[in-house]
Amino acid sequence: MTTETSDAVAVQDLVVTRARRPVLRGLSFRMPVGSVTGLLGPSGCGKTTLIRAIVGVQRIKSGSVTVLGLPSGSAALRARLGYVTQSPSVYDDLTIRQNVRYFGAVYGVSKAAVDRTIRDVGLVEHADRLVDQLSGGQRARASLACALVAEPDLLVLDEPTVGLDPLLRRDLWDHFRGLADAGTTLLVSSHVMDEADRCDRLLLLREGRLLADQPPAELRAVTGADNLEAAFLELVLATERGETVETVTAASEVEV
Ligand SMILES: Nc1ncnc2c1ncn2[C@@H]1O[C@H](COP(=O)(O)OP(=O)(O)OP(=O)(O)O)[C@@H](O)[C@H]1O
Repeated sequence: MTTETSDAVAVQDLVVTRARRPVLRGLSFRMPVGSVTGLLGPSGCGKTTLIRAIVGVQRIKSGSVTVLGLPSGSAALRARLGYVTQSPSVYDDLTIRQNVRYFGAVYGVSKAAVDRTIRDVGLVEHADRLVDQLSGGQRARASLACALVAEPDLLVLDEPTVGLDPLLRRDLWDHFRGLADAGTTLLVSSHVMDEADRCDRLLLLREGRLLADQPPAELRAVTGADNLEAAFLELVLATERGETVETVTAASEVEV
């Protein structure tokens, strides 16, 4: 597999061990620019480890991870990459607006951009409240706003919708789609399947291996399952039976 300029991320034969145990066991895939990729799989399968490798904070044993044409972790990527971890990383003793303004100031963004971002994550009414007075879902959205405000080229979101009600989740996914349409590439991890249909491509990870790398509709078609939960289970069972299922579609074959 070669890296193409249309790839925001290209991962080749990636192997990662943690505490001497293999966690990622030889992954290869690509994420086209302007696509939304869902990273799915059971707890402990390696999603966060893969995300860490892409954002450049994970030591890798072998293979390569190329992000926006540069090796992951390159200093030049810092301003081009937004990463929202599972635990919200915002300052408790500042308001939402102060937090977003602070992260925005690092990249020289305007006050209007700060206000727009707060609106995009549905926090206008709470903008001047201290973060330590917010609910879990509000904190998560404040953290998301801090990553969005700099308008990164690649946005990596680790379980961004945990604890959010269905309406907010729908609004956020609409926003993610809008960002992708404008050229941002998104990687969104989750261990729930119901949001996966909003993605252009899905990476299904199990025990450090890719079980599938293709659009949701194709995944349902090749497994004969009518929902992604069932498709995932069918893939697991087929793998255990030693069967081969056609679950990789080259990124270049998929229109985004
Ligand atoms: N700091 C660490 N040191 C050693 N092993 C770790 C460390 N963090 C995670 N692991 C192990 O690496 C494996 C993958 O963990 P990872 O956090 O990547 O999974 P995940 O798919 O993101 O899980 P979850 O959905 O529960 O967040 C697990 O077996 C986990 O126990």
